[in-house]
This record gives sequence, structure tokens and C-alpha cells, in this order.
Amino acid sequence: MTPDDTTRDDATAVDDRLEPALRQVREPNADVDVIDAGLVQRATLDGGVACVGLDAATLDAGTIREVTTAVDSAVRDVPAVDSVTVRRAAPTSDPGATGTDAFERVIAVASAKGGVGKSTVATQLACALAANGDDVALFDADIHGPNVPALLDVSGPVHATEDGAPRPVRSEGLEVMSVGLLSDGAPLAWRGAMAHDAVSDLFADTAWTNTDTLVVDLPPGTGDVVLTTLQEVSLDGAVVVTTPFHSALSDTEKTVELLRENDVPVLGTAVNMAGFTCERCDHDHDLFAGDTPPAERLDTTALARLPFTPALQETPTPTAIPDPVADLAAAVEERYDAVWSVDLPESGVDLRGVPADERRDAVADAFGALEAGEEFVVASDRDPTPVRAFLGDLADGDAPERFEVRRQNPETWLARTVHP
Ligand SMILES: Nc1ncnc2c1ncn2[C@@H]1O[C@H](COP(=O)(O)OP(=O)(O)OP(=O)(O)O)[C@@H](O)[C@H]1O
Repeated sequence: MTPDDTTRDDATAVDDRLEPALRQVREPNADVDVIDAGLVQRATLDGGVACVGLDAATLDAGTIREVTTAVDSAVRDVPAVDSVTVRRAAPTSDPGATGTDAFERVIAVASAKGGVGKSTVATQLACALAANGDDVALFDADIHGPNVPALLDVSGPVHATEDGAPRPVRSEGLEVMSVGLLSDGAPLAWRGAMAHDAVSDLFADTAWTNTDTLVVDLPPGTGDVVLTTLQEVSLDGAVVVTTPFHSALSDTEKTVELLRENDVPVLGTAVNMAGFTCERCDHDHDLFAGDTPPAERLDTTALARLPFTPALQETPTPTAIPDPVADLAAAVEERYDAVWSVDLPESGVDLRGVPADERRDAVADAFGALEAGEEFVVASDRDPTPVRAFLGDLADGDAPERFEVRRQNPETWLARTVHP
């Protein structure tokens, strides 16, 4: 290629005459120029017409606008350039993983009662988990009133992968998807099958790159979208949100019931707007009086008590987590571990994943190795109640007196007994 060439064949090339100008433009979130940051996919100059392709998939909407404007003005100043087009090119790199199965865990934030602060809790929790080091994505399933974009101060456009899958919008390391980001918006009239299809398509098709934790902000109520989510997304846990007000509590009871009916582990309750601290006297005051603590009334674990405070009305960010939200995230992690990590004593037997024809031998071997009076624990991926009769056969017809079965999570039952 000679210095006089005005274009390059290589679609990823940067024209020599544009390169110095592009190197003047910094990537706002990192101390490098946009070329070294990998944002420039190609930059061509043909007959005075400059065309720059930016890979914007990793940037949030505000940064994309900032970089686009800076690139346009830098390239426009190059003497050989008459006109400039800056395109946000479809990234050629990571196509993302589609669907909710891509995530290590999916946690829903739910409440049948509207206005109790679900979206506030979901966005704050997502930021707090991201601050703790997770790659977090947030899905706003409230298609009738998607307010996550406004709470996080993010906007579209939603770009597509080469396969046409919608990419989430990025904001401070979080990935966010909401019908509120799509250009055709979220018609309030979506009901029944339409609502089901819209949310189910978005769950199935969104191309995520943050795949540690997905936080799902469920809509209020127990309608089509909530049911679709419970049926189509494998939820690893749910945080229920309520205020201590009695009508919120009785609605939230229905949510807890629905989650349990659908085998979703209820991690616990976040009691929002629980009280406030008076600026004058510096005392905490409850906002709603009640004898029984809300989490207890809902028969759930108390995760956190979030005060009514202007701090929780501000745009959440992983760089400034309010203390009560940090407490909530820590409690969610603790409960998540308690639900999902199975602590089996060495003398126990783990039947999860063991083929049906090997299960009896595994139980017989482990049980036979115990002394009288020792505890015997069975972990199983199905209800282990029939094991009791089998232990009776092993002990010459004496089925154990105490045989407790508990379902620890949707994939694990634990049975405890004592060797006679
Ligand atoms: N702890 C809090 N302190 C102060 N304001 C709060 C608190 N929690 C929520 N809010 C405010 O209450 C309003 C409703 O909150 P939010 O939108 O999170 O509720 P929601 O349950 O998601 O509502 P919807 O039923 O519409 O989905 C918002 O203006 C939010 O800023």
C-alpha cells in the first residue's frame, strides 16, 4: 500500500491520515485513546469522505454520545476530510449469550403490591452485587410500567448482534434490558398472550455478556408477566419487598405463596420505607405501627429494613452503595448460600446425579458403615421418603423412628435419620 492510497481493503483498518486525529480522542472511562481502547473498528477516507465505525457495545448510552461527538469533531479537522460519518458499528467481538440459562444465578425481586419500592430495591441490589464483584445484569420485566431505565438514568437505543438479538444497554458496568429501552416502547394495553410473548421473547433473546447474576424486577400483581416469568425462567431465589403497611403485607403474602407454589426459593423479605430518621431530633421513627415484624408475618427471613430516605431516591450506582443496601446485599448472599450450598457430613450419602440402579447400593454402603446412634443424612435430587422403608429392610424390618425430609432447594432434598 502506498502513502497515496485513500482507502484500505481491510475492514478493520484505520487510515493513516485519520489515525493521529483519532488518537486525540480519549475513552472517557479509561486512560487510553479510542484506538487502544478497541472502540474503533475501522476508519476509512475515500475522496474526502471519512467513515468511522465504532464498536459501542461495551459503552453506556451517555459515553457513546460523548465519544461519537468527539470522534466526529476530531476527524472533521483533518485537512483531507470534507465530510464525516461516524457509525456505531455492530461489534464483531463477543456475540453475548442469549437467554436466562446463561446466568450462574437468577434472583427475582417481587411484590404483588404496587409502589412498595420493588424497582428501587432491584436496581440498588443489582448495584450492590456489582460492587461486590459480580458481573450483574438487570432485567426489567415490568412491561406495563418499565421504570428501571429512569431509575438508572439509562436510555436506548438498543443495538442488535449480527444475529439480530437485542443487546442490553450498559451503565457503570451493569447490563440493563427493559422494554422501556426499546424504541417502540411498552404499550400499556399489552395483556394476556401479547404480554406473555413480549416478555418471553425478551427473556429468551437478549444477548448478555455479564453472566454472573441476573436480577429480575417483576411487575406488581400476580398476572400474566409474573406467571410467565415463574414458568419460563429458572429462578434461583426471590427477594420479596413490602412496606410494613397491612395492605402491602397481605398482598405480599400472595406473592410468597405464588413463589412457593412454583418452587422458587424465597430468600427473604426486604422491608422498605420501614421508618425514617428525623433530621431535627436524630431519632428513628417507624412509619407504620404493627405488632408482628413483616418478615415473620410473611413466614420468611428478614433480609433488611430500608428506611424512607432521599438517599434511596437517587440514581443508584455501584460506586456509592447506601449502608442499608449493602446490608441487604450481604443478607441476600448469606441466604443464597444457605439455600444452595449443601453441607453433607462425610458419613452421609449424596444421591444427586447417581443413576437409579446404583442408588440402593450407595445407601446400603453408607448406612452399613455407621455405628448405632450415628446420624445418617441423604441428599437427593428427588423426594427420598422411600429410603426410609429401604433402611428398614437393611435393619431387619425396623424402619427408623425418626426420618425427617426437608426440601432445601428446588434441586435438593435432605433426609436425616439415626442408625438404630
Ligand atoms: N426507601 C425509600 N425511601 C424513599 N423513597 C423511596 C424508597 N423506596 C422507594 N422510594 C420511592 O418510591 C417511589 C416508588 O418506588 P418504585 O418505583 O421503586 O416502586 P415499585 O414497587 O417498583 O413501583 P411499581 O409498582 O410501579 O413497579 C419512587 O419514587 C421511589 O424513589
